Amino acid sequence: MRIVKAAYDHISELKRSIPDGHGHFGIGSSILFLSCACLVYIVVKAISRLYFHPLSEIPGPPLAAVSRWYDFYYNVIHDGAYSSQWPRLHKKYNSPVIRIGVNHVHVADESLYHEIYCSGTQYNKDPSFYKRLGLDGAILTITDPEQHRAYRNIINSLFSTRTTNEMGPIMAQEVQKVAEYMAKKGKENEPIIIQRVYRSVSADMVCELMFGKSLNLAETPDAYHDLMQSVDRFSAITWPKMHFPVINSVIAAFPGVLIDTILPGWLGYRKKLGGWYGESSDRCSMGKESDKRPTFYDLIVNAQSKTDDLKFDRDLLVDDSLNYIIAGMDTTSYTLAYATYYILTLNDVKAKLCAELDEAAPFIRTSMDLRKIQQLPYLTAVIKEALRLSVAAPGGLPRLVPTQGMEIGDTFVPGGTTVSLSHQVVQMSENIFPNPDKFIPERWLGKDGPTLEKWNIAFSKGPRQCIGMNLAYLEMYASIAYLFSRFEMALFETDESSIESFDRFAARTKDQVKVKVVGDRWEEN
Ligand code: HEM
Repeated sequence: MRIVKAAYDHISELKRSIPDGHGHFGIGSSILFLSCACLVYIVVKAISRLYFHPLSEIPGPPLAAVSRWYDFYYNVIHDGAYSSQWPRLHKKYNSPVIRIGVNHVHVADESLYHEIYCSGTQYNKDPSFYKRLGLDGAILTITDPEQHRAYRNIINSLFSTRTTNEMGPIMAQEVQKVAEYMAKKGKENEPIIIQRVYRSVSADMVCELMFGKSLNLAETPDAYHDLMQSVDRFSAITWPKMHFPVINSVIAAFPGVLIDTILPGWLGYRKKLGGWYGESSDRCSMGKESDKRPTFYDLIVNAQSKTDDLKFDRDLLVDDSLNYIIAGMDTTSYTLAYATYYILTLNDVKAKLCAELDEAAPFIRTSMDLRKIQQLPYLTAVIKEALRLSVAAPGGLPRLVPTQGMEIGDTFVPGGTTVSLSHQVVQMSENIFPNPDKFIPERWLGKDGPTLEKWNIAFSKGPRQCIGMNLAYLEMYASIAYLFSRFEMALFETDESSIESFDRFAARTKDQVKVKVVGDRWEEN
């Protein structure tokens, strides 16, 4: 800054000393001086970050150590490709810890996972990453542990095992509804974009759980609903937004007509949720209790009315609740798409799964008993393996090293450093999961199964563990049990390249998994 200030003073001095009519020479020399000053500033900054920074001993790409442009190149130009480079960089620099940003290290040592992501952790979410996601104050982006605990304590009961299990009958109806659609498509020999079916069901179910109401996307389950189009467009600017957070403010300032064009249906969904918020708020101000299970907004509005310490902004809450729907919609459907792909590609997996489901027919076909379904061992192993291999959260999930610092082998990482340990490190670890790129449900069964459980980390661990985990499990059990018990399916225009994924904070597949229903197993029996 001192250099820039010196340049500014120099220009002012020159301006004062240049006689009229000779300004062009003076301005030229000033621009030159300013450019040199900037260059010197950049070089000095780069040298200090490379050689005099507390992380300068940690190996890594020099450009990543001096600026955000290395990240920009992979994440913006190559759409979310940075996290997929980390395994290569660990190999290249032959180190379990590498410097992937100016103040950011990545650790490829699974033994440290439970130190960073565990209950009572002192490693808090890094604001320099999460605040850039936009929607400051949303549950995902809150970085202050106290504020997060206060928010989560209010709504935890809604996402508990008990409450999600009570959703069993609604879940069953939803799957049965889409199964009728799939049966019809099968008779017409029409393909089904099953990943979209899963998306529709997941969005409806989050809404049912949070508000006791459905978005009714599963009425036309494989349509490209406006909500999905908007989410896909938002997702496409994830990395530009992370680099230029001003984009969030620009979008927020767009007039309604423009938002409606760019993000179809978005305002309609906000309006709908805003209406539901209004109902809760009215109920609370009239001192009335809901005759049904309290909704997400009921819990928050009521908690807020009892204390002055809690302040939730209405618009932020509405946007945040849309985020829950999106978070649930895309991650669950992504994992289910993986499961579907592998079951339909691997004959032995399909045979074992169907044999188990055939035996379980009494509690799948007539009345779906999800408690019993959730105890089926092979189905459970298939779900865990799909969660593992799909790596739904492939990025860093960056945390701040607590003040006392962190030991990584012989390397000391000082407090305040951003540290990431990508889920890829654990979920694709050769030590924990031999042949990690193979879909092998059996690894979760037998004598080694229980010890592997601690590495079932797809939903993360600790206070920031996924709040929708129980619901996601319910959806995955119900969908796979019912659809694979009933239908003989074949992949349609889908191969390994379709499920190739990339990192947009949550992973996304390059294409959508599609199937054809080639037989109704229940009709034949
Ligand atoms: C297979 C399905 C899912 C996977 C693999 C998954 C994974 C994750 C992971 C890894 C995190 C931690 C993110 C971080 O540390 O920054 C997370 C957080 C979160 N997830 Fe999920 N998720 C899934 C389904 C759902 C569902 C169905 C919902 C809807 C209710 C949901 C809502 C959220 C929310 C709101 C957070 C932030 C929680 C907090 O910070 O307290 N997720 N999820």
